[in-house]
Amino acid sequence: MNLNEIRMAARIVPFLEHNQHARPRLLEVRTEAPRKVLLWDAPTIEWIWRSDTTFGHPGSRSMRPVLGTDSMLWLDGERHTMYRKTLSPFLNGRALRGYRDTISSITESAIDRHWSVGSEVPIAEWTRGITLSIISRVLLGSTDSDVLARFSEWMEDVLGSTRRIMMYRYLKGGLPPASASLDEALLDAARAADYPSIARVLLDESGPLGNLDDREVRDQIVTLLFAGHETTASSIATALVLLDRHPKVRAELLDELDATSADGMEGNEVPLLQATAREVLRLRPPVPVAANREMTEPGEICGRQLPAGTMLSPCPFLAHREHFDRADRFDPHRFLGKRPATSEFFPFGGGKRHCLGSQLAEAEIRMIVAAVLRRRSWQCVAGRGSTEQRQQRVHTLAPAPRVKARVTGHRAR
Ligand code: HEM
Repeated sequence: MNLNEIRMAARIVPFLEHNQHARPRLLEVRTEAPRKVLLWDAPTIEWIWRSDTTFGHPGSRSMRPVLGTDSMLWLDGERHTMYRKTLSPFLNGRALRGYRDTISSITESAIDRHWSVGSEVPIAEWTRGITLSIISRVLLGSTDSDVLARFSEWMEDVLGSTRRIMMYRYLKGGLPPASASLDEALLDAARAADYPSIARVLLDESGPLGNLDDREVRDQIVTLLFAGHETTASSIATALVLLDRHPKVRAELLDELDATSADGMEGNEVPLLQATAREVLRLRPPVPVAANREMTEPGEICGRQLPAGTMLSPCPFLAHREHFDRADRFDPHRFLGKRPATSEFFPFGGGKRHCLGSQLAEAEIRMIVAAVLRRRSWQCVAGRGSTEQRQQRVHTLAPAPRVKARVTGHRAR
């Protein structure tokens, strides 16, 4: 095992920061097969997105036992295209706007329940609760709190402690799958799903995906519940921490929100909020290493000869610090009226695997941050530690569990 691989698995942020200025912009993190390199050189990233069909997409070895062998994340070819075609209409355009009331009512009731003045809200856990309920509605048409509680408990077991993750990965041969009874409960929830929902399409034998067996349905349900809540929650929680640390930006955002009744579903109605969401994704990408692309032929990458089978991993964490002026500053204005190149800013990956839920995620970030800003004032606390502390949850980063929002006041709506 390569030392870099262990360093990255144990403490990814210091590891990446330490290597920020490495040249060429290529960092070898696994030397035995499958070899793996992180990349953040813009022309190389652009080439990867452009040539995506020529790569294999094996996904994450660590997450395979969790999400299941049939997860769409590691399908390729026709089958993968069919999944994207089938699911995309549920996560974009008119369907996306149809989730406005769902996002708003789940958020408002979560604020009413947990943000009373004087209380300390564990931000990352709180946002995970909201985003899990939202994706459950999109997927299953409902929010069965018992099943979601069991799902969250399992996720905490899988992702909630770096020491446990290291033990599962390197001593026990992989992260723990769900219990058979949780799998069954998720399948039951899918079978009980209302129309229209993603679950109904997965179960429709005459639909575009044909007759899926229970395992394949289960794998997509778990994949979408996981991919659809963990990273979005992390971004919202991070936004609340950063806004606490940057009162000027928070004041400007409040001015923008006070001058409009827009709820944030449409980014162009709240340009500074939209820019803030993007700046959060730039400075603290929830998935710091975004993708795995497997070379099918040997080739030269960033001046290094690499064999077929090498895993190329575009790294937003490093790219987002490389290609922006004064990159370590939180400055949403840099995104006002600008869209950077997808080779320089790629929190959602790219190419033909670009995140299917990016529009839903950005809408959730804007709407939930807007709702909290409009209704409460808060100050972040973290015991004696820094509110910047982050927790590494396998491939994602989120504010540490000890980071809390102390609610300091109500604002009139
Ligand atoms: C801030 C929130 C999110 C971030 C940062 C994020 C990030 C990513 C990244 C980096 C990938 C891999 C892309 C690649 O390989 O090039 C991905 C894939 C994916 N994401 Fe997201 N994601 C977010 C939210 C969501 C949401 C809300 C959903 C909703 C279901 C979702 C569903 C998916 C799916 C299905 C894929 C697999 C796409 C494919 O393989 O074709 N994500 N996401």
